[in-house]
Amino acid sequence: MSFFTKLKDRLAGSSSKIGAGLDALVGADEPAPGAARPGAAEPQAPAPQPAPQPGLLNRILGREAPAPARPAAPPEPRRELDDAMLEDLEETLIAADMGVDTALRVTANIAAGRMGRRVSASELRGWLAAEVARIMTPVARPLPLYAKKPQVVLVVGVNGSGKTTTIGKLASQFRAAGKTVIIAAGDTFRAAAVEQLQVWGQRAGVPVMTAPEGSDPASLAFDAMVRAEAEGADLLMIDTAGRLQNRADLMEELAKIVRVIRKRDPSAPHNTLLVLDATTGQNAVSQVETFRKLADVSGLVMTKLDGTARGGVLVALADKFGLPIHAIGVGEQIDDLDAFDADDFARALVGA
Ligand SMILES: Nc1nc2c(ncn2[C@@H]2O[C@H](COP(=O)(O)OP(=O)(O)OP(=O)(O)O)[C@@H](O)[C@H]2O)c(=O)[nH]1
Repeated sequence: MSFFTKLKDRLAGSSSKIGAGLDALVGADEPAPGAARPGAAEPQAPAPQPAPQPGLLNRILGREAPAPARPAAPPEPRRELDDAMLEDLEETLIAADMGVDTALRVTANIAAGRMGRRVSASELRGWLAAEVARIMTPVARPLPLYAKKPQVVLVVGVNGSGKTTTIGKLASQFRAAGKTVIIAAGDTFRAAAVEQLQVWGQRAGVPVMTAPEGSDPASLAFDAMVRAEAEGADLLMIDTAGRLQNRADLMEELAKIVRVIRKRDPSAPHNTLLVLDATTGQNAVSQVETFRKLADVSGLVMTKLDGTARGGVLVALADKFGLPIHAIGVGEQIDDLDAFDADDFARALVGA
């Protein structure tokens, strides 16, 4: 299955919410003649027609009989694009977690030059997909790879956002691309997080460096740097704790990791990835604000876009912060994480 097909499938929670919202706001005006209204009695299905028999010549030549003509689809309902409709559109986008500012901007752009026109839900879907793609295109950038060895990738984010899984998936994809990778299990306070990383490391064929429970993550990061340099590893991925409850401690912990790895390489870390969980909706916006204060975030990965109706939050993040979005996750398997593609995402999000 291509990643786009999977994305479309798994973003169904978000796209059906947006799709249903657009259908409802257009259908709220007046139905087109012959179009079914929600709640109205189903029209009688036409009696089945007997299949036409192929003629003698067609039978001799082995041709198929011509397909029976399909009954024409009823015309789509349309509604005049006016202020009331724009308000409904804004509400639909806000309900899909796009955030108020982004929803207002997107709505204004869709309205520009189209006020007074009678529009259908599919037209709206197309314009919305184009707007979303326009916002997302500048931030759709794969994780940059540098010639520098080891390239140090620091991975930050709140507990449960999908850091471990993302590191595992990225590590196995880099391995498959012929890169040598080392993982440092820097959340030394949570034995379960370390164990989970070890499982991912085994699956990916990547060594995972660990330290005794409760020990200093910075000293593990330093040892991991030394080993990665000695072995000539291409990438060192460092997991970190995500205890936002004690922000000052976490800030100090992250700053210390950065300080010690800079003793070995002043240009490290080369990437600081913030992993966000799509199911948290607008909360992801405040997580970006917080983590930008704690660390020099260079790019985002959004996980768990499957099984949520809140995928619109990624549009809000792109619009508000302009940080590169490197990858998105749509499931728990290794191949459920892929580079972020703006057009694919836009079409999948609105069901276009
Ligand atoms: N459905 C779905 N689940 C995911 C995805 N990414 C991660 N998960 C699941 O989310 C849960 C948390 O992921 P972890 O990778 O453990 O998150 P973490 O940030 O490392 O969390 P801690 O280890 O608790 O710090 C796990 O059960 C993962 O399998 C995704 O894209 N889709």
